[in-house]
Parts: sequence; C-alpha cells; structure tokens
Amino acid sequence: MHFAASILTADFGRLREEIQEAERAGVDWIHLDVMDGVFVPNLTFGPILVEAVRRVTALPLDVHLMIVHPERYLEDFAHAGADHITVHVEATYHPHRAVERIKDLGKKAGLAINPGTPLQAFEPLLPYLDLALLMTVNPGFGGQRYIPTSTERIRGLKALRDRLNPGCLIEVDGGVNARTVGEVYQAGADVAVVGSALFNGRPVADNLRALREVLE
Ligand SMILES: O=C(CO)[C@H](O)[C@H](O)COP(=O)(O)O
Ligand SMILES: [Fe+2]
Repeated sequence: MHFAASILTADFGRLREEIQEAERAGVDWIHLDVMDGVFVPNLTFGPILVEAVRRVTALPLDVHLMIVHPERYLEDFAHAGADHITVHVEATYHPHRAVERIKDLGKKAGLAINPGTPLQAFEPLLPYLDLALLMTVNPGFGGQRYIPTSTERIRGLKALRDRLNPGCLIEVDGGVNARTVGEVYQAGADVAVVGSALFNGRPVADNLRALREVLE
C-alpha cells in the first residue's frame, strides 16, 4: 500500500522541514487539501502553496480539490506543479468534462465522493479515471474519526474498479491511523491518505513505521 501524506495538520510555520521529514521517512506522495469555505466549511490554500511545495520536494503532488466548480482552477493547479488533480463529483455539474480537462493538461485525474454519495456515482466515470478517491470522513478537517461503514464501500469500489478499470487506483481519505489502516488495506485500498497520524508532533518516520507494521 502507498501512503499519501496530507499536510493539513502539519506545522505550516515549518512546512519545508515537515515535508522533507515525510520524504525522508518514505511517504509516497504529498497530499494537498484545497478548501474554499463553500464546498466544505473550512478554508486552506490555493495554487501558490502548491507551487511552493513543488519547490521543496520531488514526490508526486496529489491535489485534492474541495472547491465548487473546480474546472475554473484546473489550469492554475496544473501549472503550479500538481501531478494528480482530484475533483469532487458533488462539486461540479460536469465531472466528465473536468476529468478530461485534467488529462489534457497532462496530469493524472481523480474523482472523489463524499461519505453520503452512493458508490454508483463512480460507475459512468471509472473508465476515464487514474484515481478513485473515497472519503472516509466528511471533508473539511483533519483529525476526524474514520466512518466505520466506509469499509464496505471500499470493498464495493474495488469490485467496480476491478470490473471497469483495473488500472485505476483506489485512494482512501480520512481517519486512517494504526487502528484503521489494516481494515482499509484488507478492503482493497491501494493508497491511504494520512494526515494527523503522520503530522502530530512525533517523528513522521516513527508514525509511518507504526502504520507499516500493522500491514506486515
Ligand atoms: O481531505 C481531507 C479532509 O477533508 C484530508 O485529506 C484528511 O482529513 C486527512 O487527514 P486525517 O488523516 O487527519 O483524517
Ligand atoms: Fe484530502
């Protein structure tokens, strides 16, 4: 399983050090949570920060857009250095158009769904996706508890993915920690986003090792 480190709960006053520590610890991707205060009840950052992070790491930048009408900003995030761009199916009238635009920009395209959205929302678009992101908390904040019914949804998504697009990665986001990572992995996740279980004041390497030990 791959780990995408979400910087949402990192110390932004020492973001360079936090990211470089995560890179040395062996995380696979850096996950950037973009929030607009409309789609979710929180505000974070935009392309300027993605560009700054691009300058401090060579790891793939996995940009999770929690913003309404994300098509307005796809080009900006692509130019800022995003490698993967994920939009929410609930945030746009035209998710297929957004996914095609991301691929035209030369980036890997992801589609995300909220915990309250039926899995079937993935069905028409799965053949076009590089990433299918399943939210396992309500988007907006780090450090929330994993919603237990998500595990069955991961299994369902894996069945859909295996049938419609075996090359698409299943990414799970929210509440992944040493207590939940085993069940997320067994249910079929390829990538786990981890925020507060990695950036919490303790060394990132120790935190990542604790997650990997569960999987062994
Ligand atoms: O998209 C997100 C929240 O909307 C974050 O990626 C997610 O919450 C990660 O943080 P944690 O691992 O602490 O749950
Ligand atoms: Fe996220």
